[in-house]
Order: sequence, then structure tokens, then C-alpha cells
Amino acid sequence: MAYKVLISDPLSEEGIQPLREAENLEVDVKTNLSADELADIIGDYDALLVRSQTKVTRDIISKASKLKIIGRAGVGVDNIDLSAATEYGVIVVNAPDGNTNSAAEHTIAMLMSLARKIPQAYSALKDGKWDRKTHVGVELKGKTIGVIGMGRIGQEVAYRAKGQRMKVIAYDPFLTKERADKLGIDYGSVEDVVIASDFITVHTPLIKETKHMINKEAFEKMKDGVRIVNCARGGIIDEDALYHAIQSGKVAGAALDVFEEEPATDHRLLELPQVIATPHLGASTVEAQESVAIDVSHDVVRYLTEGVVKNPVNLPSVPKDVMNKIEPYFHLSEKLGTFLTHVTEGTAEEINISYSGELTELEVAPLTRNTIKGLLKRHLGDHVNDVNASYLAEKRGIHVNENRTSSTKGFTNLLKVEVKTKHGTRTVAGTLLNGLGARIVQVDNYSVDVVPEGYLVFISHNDRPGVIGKVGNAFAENDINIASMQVGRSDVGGNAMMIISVDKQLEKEELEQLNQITEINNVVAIEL
Ligand SMILES: NC(=O)C1=CN([C@@H]2O[C@H](COP(=O)(O)OP(=O)(O)OC[C@H]3O[C@@H](n4cnc5c(N)ncnc54)[C@H](O)[C@@H]3O)[C@@H](O)[C@H]2O)C=CC1
Ligand SMILES: O=C(O)C(=O)COP(=O)(O)O
Repeated sequence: MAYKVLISDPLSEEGIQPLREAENLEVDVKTNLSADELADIIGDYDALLVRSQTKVTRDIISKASKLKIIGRAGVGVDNIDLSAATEYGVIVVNAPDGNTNSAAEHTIAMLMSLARKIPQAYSALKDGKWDRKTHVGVELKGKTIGVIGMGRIGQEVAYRAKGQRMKVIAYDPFLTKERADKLGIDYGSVEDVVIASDFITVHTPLIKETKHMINKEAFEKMKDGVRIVNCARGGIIDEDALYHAIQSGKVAGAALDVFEEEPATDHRLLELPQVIATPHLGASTVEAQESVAIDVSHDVVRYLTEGVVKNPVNLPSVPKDVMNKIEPYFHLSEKLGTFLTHVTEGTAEEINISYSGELTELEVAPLTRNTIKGLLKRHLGDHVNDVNASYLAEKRGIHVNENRTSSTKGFTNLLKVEVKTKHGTRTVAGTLLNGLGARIVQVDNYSVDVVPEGYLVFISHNDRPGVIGKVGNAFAENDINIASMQVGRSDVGGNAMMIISVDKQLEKEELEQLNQITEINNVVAIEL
């Protein structure tokens, strides 16, 4: 059956060609949907592509029973409920690089328009007024511009501002002195930037930490006559505080491309002559739109066909070369998790995952997620995936510890998973044998050699003569073929276990028959 993709904001037609050309993909473009209309149809779709307009709320995500991926053709994902997406196992991807240049150029255009009052002069002239007195501007040369947020766009803006012969002072939690020196700019705290600047431009994401970071207190610290630019996100600047700072004369002007509530057609800031504005046009160029749509379309196709993406937002990104190295262990890690769900009694409280040998040199976080997925999937169902596995474990109060050890027990690589419940601890370890594939090599303290595949029967029993024969007879009586059998014991006459590979899943009665054997304490049928 074909995957269905919904595009709910206007995207470049050239940019979505990868979707149109992909096999097995049906693309619907339905823009300007109300929240209710989107909620009504989202259940039919496997992928949703948006810009900043569509609000992808928890309600929408909860109704999106088939949804696997949300693609944001742009940078900011504040219109998408990321926690809900993660919880429901929906991966979110964006296109972080495609609109950097356009947003930086727009910021500079706004900065110059603000300094020279171009929109106000244009508007007056269009109204038939040749007014050269009201529209006297200020120069940029020699002025200080404060850049808050020195990511992709902030850096490009700083670079261009230097081209205007401005002094640049910046703040970003990741900006180091070395980097600032290299860029030929000053750096300081938010307060340093706010105090020193004639112009302030913000380029952070809108997150808890940045919401209203430019507020009443910040305005009070600024130079009189400061000018403000926001081409990042409405809400980074407190709009009420900005309004009052302009009215009081503290702020000489503001250039705004973004607003707390969009569309912002009826906003009191727009009534102020000192405010110039555009309707969220930072990324609206032919080039940027084509680029972001191409990037996000490729990720959607890749995810639906191969399960990999380049720009994940709610999953750490794993470089391709790293992925190639860890990929062979994926199967093993999930199977170890699944094996443990069968043989563990009670609810997992702690999961300890140890990586040894060659594995210690690899980026193992994706394997940890995959192991957790294996541990949760049997009870929670197929909606458990790489996106939500860690979240679901955390939500259930399961502590997951990941560590690297030198103890390889002679294997070149060893992946050991330990699950602690109220009833005790169970351990299983596996390895990837060169040329032979995955093997389970340890269950608790017993060494075994089991292919983690197909149907297994796990028997705990007391080490007595004749048990193996009785088990063999029971299998023969029920016409069940044994492909392989592993037996281990702690000490002579003590606890022992068997792992038997069989050709089919055992029926309930067959398991009960095995349980009747006096020496047997427990029998579990495992499907891997
Ligand atoms: N107006 C428009 O159409 C467009 C707006 N944007 C917006 O521009 C903003 C920046 O985008 P990019 O540069 O691509 O993102 P980015 O992720 O490359 O840069 C954001 C920077 O903000 C920094 N940051 C985070 N918290 C901070 C804090 N508390 N104080 C100072 N800096 C902080 C980060 O360390 C990072 O370096 C985003 O909000 C994005 O949504 C992006 C493209 C177009
Ligand atoms: O990429 C971003 O963060 C933007 O703000 C661009 O938004 P848009 O795709 O033009 O609605």
C-alpha cells in the first residue's frame, strides 16, 4: 500500500519533486486547513510536511494514528509539539541550512530599512508627501550591533554587519573567546550585549530559556535610542515591553518580521510609526524555499523507505559513517531486549547495558535505544520505536544505564543487558561473530551459544540425571523437532537451564506437559 504524504503549508513545487518522484508515495497538498479540518484528515497520512503556519498540536498528533514523520521545511519547530511527537513515536525533521542565507539577508535589509526609515518614507511618498525632514535616518558605520544567538543566521548577520563597518558584540551559550576572536567580534553576556549596543538583533530559537529574554528589565539597561530587530521568533522579545519602550522614547525603532501571534494583522505595535514590519518573510525567497523543501522531502522519502534521516529534531543525529559501523549490531541489541522480556519476571526497574571490546569505540546510543525498544515492544506494542523508546522507559520510571567495560570474556565484542525487577536480576549477553552473525553467549551465569532467531524454549530446572531425556521424550511425543539444545548448570545438582531451538511455537498444552516434569521449575516459550 502506498504511503500518504500531506503538505499543509505552501511549499515550493520544485522542492517537493523528490516526493512526487518517489515510488509508493501519494502526495496531497491541502493548505489553509483549520485545526478541525486537519484533525479530521490527519489519520489517513504517514507523513506531514509543514512550514510555520500549521500548528501541529498534541491533539493533531494524537489523532494521527498512521503518522511516522513530520517534516518542517525550515528551521523553527516551535509550531510542532515535540513532546507529543516523541511520545507517539513520530520523528520530526527540519531543514536547518536551506534558509540561513535568506534569513540573514532579510535581517540586514530590515536593519538598513530601520536605520534609514525606508518603509515610512516610501509610504509617505506613495501618499503624495515629499517629506525629507521626518525621515532623517542614522548611519550604521561605527555603531555597535548586539547579536543574541550566534548560530547559523546570527553568524551570517554578524559577518554582514562587519561589512557595514559596524562593531559586533555577541552572546551565545556556545560562543567561545577563540571563536569570537576568529570572527573579529566582541563577546559578552546578554547583559553586556544589551548595555553596549546601538542596534540589537536576536537569532535564537523560541524556547523556555529565550521566551521574553528581551523584557522590561533588559530595555531599561539599553542605551537611549537603541533600535531592535527581530527576524527570529515572536516571543523572544516581550511585545508589551517593546511597545512601552518605544512609547517612552527609550527605543527609537523596531524592525519585526515575526510576532507572538501570527498572522499579526491587527497588532498595536504596527500602529507605531517607529515600527517597520514584514509578515514573516525571512525565509521567503525562491532559493530558500526550493532548498528547504528539497531537504525535507529527501528526509521523508528516506525515512519511509529506509528508516534513516539526515536532520532529526527529536532524535540525536547519527553520522552515516557511525551508523554503518553500528548497524550490524542493531539486530542483536533488539533481540537481547526481546529475549529478556520473555525470561524476566515482574516489571523492569533498572536496565544496565554494557558494551565491551570493539563496541567501546563506537557511538552506542542508538544501540541502547534499540535494546530498550526490544524490551518494551512485546508489552507496549509496535508503536514503540527509536523515537519514543527512551521516553517510554523514563515515563515508566525505568532507569537505563549505559556503560563500557573491558571484560569481553574472549569475544571481540560483547553486548550485555541486565534487567532488574522486584524479583531479581536477569542477564543476557550477545556477540557478533565474524562471518557467523549474532549469537547469545550468556544467560545469567551460564555460557551458551544460541542464534537469536525464531522459536526458543527456555527451561529452568534442577540438575538431576535424566531430565534432558524426559524433555527430549516430551518433544518427541508432540512431534516437535529440536534444532539445537544448550544446557548449563551453576554446580553439580544445583540450578540449571536449557535453551532449545525449535521449528514452531509451542502450544500451551505442550508447555504445560513440560512443566509437569518434576525437576523443571519453569518453562517459557520465546519468539525472537
Ligand atoms: N524569519 C524567518 O522567516 C526565519 C526565522 N528563523 C529563526 O531564526 C532563529 C535562528 O535560526 P538558526 O540560526 O538557523 O538556528 P541555530 O540553531 O543555528 O542558532 C540558534 C542559536 O541560538 C543559540 N541560543 C540558544 N539559546 C540561547 C540563549 N538563551 N541566548 C543566546 N543564544 C541562544 C544557540 O546556541 C544557537 O547557536 C530560529 O528561531 C529560527 O526559527 C530561521 C529562518 C527563517
Ligand atoms: O525556518 C524558520 O524558522 C522560519 O521561520 C521560516 O518560516 P516559514 O517556513 O517561512 O513559515
